[in-house]
Amino acid sequence: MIYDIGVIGLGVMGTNIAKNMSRKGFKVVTYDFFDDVRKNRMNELKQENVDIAASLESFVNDLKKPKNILMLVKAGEVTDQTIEKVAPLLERGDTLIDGGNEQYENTRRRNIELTEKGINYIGMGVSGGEEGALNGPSLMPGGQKKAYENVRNIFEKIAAKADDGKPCVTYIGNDGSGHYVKMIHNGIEYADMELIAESYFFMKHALKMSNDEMSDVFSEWNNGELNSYLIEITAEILKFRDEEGNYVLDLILDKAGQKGTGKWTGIEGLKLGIPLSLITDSVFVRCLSSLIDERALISEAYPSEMGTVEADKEAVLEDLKNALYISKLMCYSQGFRLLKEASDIYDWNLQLGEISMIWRKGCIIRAHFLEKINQAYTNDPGLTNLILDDFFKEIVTENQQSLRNIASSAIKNEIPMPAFLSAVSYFDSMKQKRVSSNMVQAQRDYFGAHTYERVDKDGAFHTDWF
Ligand SMILES: NC(=O)C1=CN([C@@H]2O[C@H](COP(=O)(O)OP(=O)(O)OC[C@H]3O[C@@H](n4cnc5c(N)ncnc54)[C@H](OP(=O)(O)O)[C@@H]3O)[C@@H](O)[C@H]2O)C=CC1
Ligand SMILES: O=C(CO)[C@H](O)[C@H](O)COP(=O)(O)O
Repeated sequence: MIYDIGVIGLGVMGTNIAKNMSRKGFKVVTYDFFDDVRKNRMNELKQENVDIAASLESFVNDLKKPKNILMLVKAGEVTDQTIEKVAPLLERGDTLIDGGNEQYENTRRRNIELTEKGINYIGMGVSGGEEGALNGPSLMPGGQKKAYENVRNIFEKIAAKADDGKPCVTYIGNDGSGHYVKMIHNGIEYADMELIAESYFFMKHALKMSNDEMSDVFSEWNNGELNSYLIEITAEILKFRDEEGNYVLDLILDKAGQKGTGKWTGIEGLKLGIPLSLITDSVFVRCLSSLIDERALISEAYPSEMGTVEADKEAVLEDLKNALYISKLMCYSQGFRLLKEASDIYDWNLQLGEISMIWRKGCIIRAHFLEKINQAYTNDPGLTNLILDDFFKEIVTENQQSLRNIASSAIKNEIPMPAFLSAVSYFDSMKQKRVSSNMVQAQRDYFGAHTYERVDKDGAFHTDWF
């Protein structure tokens, strides 16, 4: 048999994407370096008309030319080791595709190394987890465009479809751009999740709401402008009970894990000098959550007095909903601002509107709201910051008081809501023509003769302060 595509790595993602491809009518062969994994997956994949090759050589030999291989293995060293084994078996014009959550610098490096051998290299962000991989993920491929054209049909068929029927995949740009876009997707995912978690915490402590009441509120929010996968699953999680009738959420240790993509996004914001406070704060909250013993000590030293908000509950919930909406917008405005900067610096020509469109379905941050982001970039493809768009400007203007109400209530009642506070600080700073940094410049010049620029004339100036 001659196969349309090969998939290496029979973990959850590789197995499910292979099944998805087969269900869409493609002939798929798979391979895993571990004998026991190939054996364990045999029956499951056979039922789906997916073959497992007995050796790496036969896996590669039986592929249609030019050969296309999708790797879904652990990012980093394992991907390098996989390339080392597979690349010698490929010919000029063949394409290796990495679907893992890889750092874009690694993808750029591999793209250069393999291009020298005549092999194309596509770094493709894949989102949607196990279920998305099977039924339709959002795909973010970057690399040689001509190589993408060879696999475009396969990826358009397996990708999630938005309500207008469009597949949630588009060619992103050169070298590491696909993995970069996935990294930003995950950074936004971190902040989106954190804002929802803080909303839950506020309802639980400031409003003393039960899990079922909170679940109902999130379900209701999911019917409006906040409609999104993350809000939907939050409503489900809140009311979910185990066999003994306990709420599972209440039994989960408050220690958040992380695999690195949020941290990479924060580092990239620092590298390019773009404020990404909501995303970095969300990464730091995960770090802080892991300091369980230290938090226990500090909570004994400073007993917590989280207060209850006595105002009209419905009005407070309305404020919370509005505050969540504009904080989410601040988070997206930061993420897209970084994409814009990276597009210029790395010469990727990223189509920000199209990127928002492929996140409408299939991925973790899928949301109704993304259509509005596309509209903003359609109206003005050079838009500097999303909050300058007319539609979003109206939302921010209308809802900013709600954000201030929730942020001050959080501070007054000792309820930790760092992402919400970050949103209000970002907004208040960005809307000042003049911020406090003239003082920082004066201090730098005072102690280190670092010089400063002036508001009234060009040049670098130094004052003899002593
Ligand atoms: N799970 C998710 O929701 C998502 C995951 N991703 C990314 O997709 C990629 C695959 O993820 P996923 O399927 O969840 O991961 P798994 O851990 O389930 O599978 C990873 C694959 O890598 C292989 N592997 C691990 N260590 C080695 C090694 N030392 N040598 C050779 N092969 C090795 C595994 O083989 P074996 O089975 O033998 O251990 C498996 O085939 C990752 O980069 C992940 O970040 C992207 C989007 C979502
Ligand atoms: O890529 C994903 C979804 O888009 C993964 O679910 C991601 O790995 C989750 O990241 P983390 O474990 O750091 O929360």
